[in-house]
Amino acid sequence: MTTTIGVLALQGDVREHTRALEGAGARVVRVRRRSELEAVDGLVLPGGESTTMDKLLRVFELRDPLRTAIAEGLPVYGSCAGMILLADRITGGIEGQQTLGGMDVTVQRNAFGRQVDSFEADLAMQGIEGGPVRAVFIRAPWISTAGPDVEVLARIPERSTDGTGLGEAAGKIVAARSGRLLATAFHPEVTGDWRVHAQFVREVNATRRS
Ligand SMILES: NC(=O)CC[C@H](N)C(=O)O
Repeated sequence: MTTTIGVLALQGDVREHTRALEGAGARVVRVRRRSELEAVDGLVLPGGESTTMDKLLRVFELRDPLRTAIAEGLPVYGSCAGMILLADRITGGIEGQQTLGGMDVTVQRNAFGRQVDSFEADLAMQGIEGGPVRAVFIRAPWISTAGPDVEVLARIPERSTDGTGLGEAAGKIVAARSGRLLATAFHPEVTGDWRVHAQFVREVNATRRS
């Protein structure tokens, strides 16, 4: 059977992730209910607004089932707001904001200052063959601390593609893996390059629940 990957469809760029996953050869379903979550082999947490997703996860009664699924080893890929949701710890969140957790990292929300609020950079990403990934950052977080079991996959380079220096952001962690969890601070789903999604689909295939 074809691998089925869910995209959490409460808020955010669900359509872009759906297209990227289909481009990478997966069957994709939208997940808004517990029964839909139970039917997927892997899940994408899209980019968007982590505070809204946090609220909606509770309204839709998905927060606890999703935390359980993560603890039981469901492969999950989170981009940007999705990365925030996967982090065990958050700084710069709004009052009462919670994450799902699972990845032993601290994310700094809206980490880039106003000057480089949104930008693009070419970065080398571990495990992604064929040259650098064009990384689109939109009011993105970065990972400020990572525990020993977290594999760093990419860091911010010195300059963005338009030559702007990235100052104190340079060297910050923006892609990581821990167990079956994958996170990027940027949005490969908007670039037309599906290599990151294809890598996630391969990982889901390799760990598929029988
Ligand atoms: N592009 C994004 O997903 C932005 C994330 C957003 N700043 C948040 O905190 O949720």
